[in-house]
Amino acid sequence: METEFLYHPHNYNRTDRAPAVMALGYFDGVHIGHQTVIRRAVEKAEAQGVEAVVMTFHPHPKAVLSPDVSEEDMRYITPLAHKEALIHALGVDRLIVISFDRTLASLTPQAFVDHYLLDLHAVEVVAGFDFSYGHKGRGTMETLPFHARGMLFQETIDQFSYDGEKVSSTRIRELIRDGAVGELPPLLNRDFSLYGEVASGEQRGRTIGFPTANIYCSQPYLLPAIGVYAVTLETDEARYQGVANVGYKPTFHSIQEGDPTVEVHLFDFSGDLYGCAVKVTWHDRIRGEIAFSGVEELKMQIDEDCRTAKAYFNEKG
Ligand SMILES: Cc1cc2nc3c(=O)[nH]c(=O)nc-3n(C[C@H](O)[C@H](O)[C@H](O)COP(=O)(O)O)c2cc1C
Ligand SMILES: Nc1ncnc2c1ncn2[C@@H]1O[C@H](COP(=O)(O)OP(=O)(O)OP(=O)(O)O)[C@@H](O)[C@H]1O
Repeated sequence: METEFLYHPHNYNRTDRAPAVMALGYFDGVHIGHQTVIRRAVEKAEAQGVEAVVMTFHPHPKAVLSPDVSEEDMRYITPLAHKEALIHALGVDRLIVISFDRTLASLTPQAFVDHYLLDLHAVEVVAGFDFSYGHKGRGTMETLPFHARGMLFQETIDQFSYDGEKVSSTRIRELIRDGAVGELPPLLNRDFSLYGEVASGEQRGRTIGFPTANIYCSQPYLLPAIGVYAVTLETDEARYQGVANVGYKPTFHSIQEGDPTVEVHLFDFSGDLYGCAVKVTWHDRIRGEIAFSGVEELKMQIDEDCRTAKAYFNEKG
């Protein structure tokens, strides 16, 4: 799959580009609803012998338009590189990432269709029932035939629901913020994971009998709520079960500011993971983080956390 970044205004004309079926949306999380939209576009592109394209935007419109969220503060279920890998795995030929800024946001629905669908040679558009485009999202799948003037086919995908409610990035973000990681797999159609690298920590873990791999994420992931989780950690070579703490270690630090740390204690592992690229998968929440009055209490609690996580993995099989 090729990834192409486009900045407004681009200079392409329809004749410069290969014809494409385009799936449109932001697609944070590439959840099961997004997968339905993208798979349908791939299927249609194959049937017509044209390119299967996903058109997305970056950064998130909220980071550009909302006064309370800056681009630096923006956190994603799947930051761009992760989103790209998931979209690639769905069989897409090209991912077009349109740089989202105030100029792009202020395009009229007609200008969006002209410059980003027709000029980029979309022959068909696939999007969900609630996709919107153009200034203030005024363009919808209902207005698309009018703006496209007969130059496009379109297919609207019905709402994909789970437990009677729309599967959406917003719903998934709320569950992550609540730490409800066990509820995510049916919505994502995969486990909830992040990619990072093992960095060195304060080296205290080994002295208390629970060495931990500190996970550094160069991509802006939305982390699950502060607390302790049953997790698996994968390297290129192996997969381990363990327990993770997302937090500020209040037993040792009185100030809780900045990003929390993510550290993982692995079962049945002794060795060095420093510098390793890893995937952390969040399976179940165990508890919140506690300010213990001493190291002994903390050790007893982590020991219990390990037993809780092992029981979870045994039951899960
Ligand atoms: C499973 C697990 C649970 C933890 N729970 C807490 C906690 O409730 N409160 C706390 O202050 N620190 C908690 N920690 C963090 C430990 O304090 C930390 O691992 C230790 O201080 C080592 O830190 P270092 O790797 O930065 O040296 C937990 C760590 C793990 C692995
Ligand atoms: N549950 C769903 N069923 C069908 N289509 C969906 C569903 N969720 C999103 N889509 C479609 O997928 C594309 C990407 O949607 P978008 O990125 O806005 O996701 P979202 O999950 O609705 O996010 P948000 O919660 O931020 O509104 C759009 O075309 C949208 O209409």
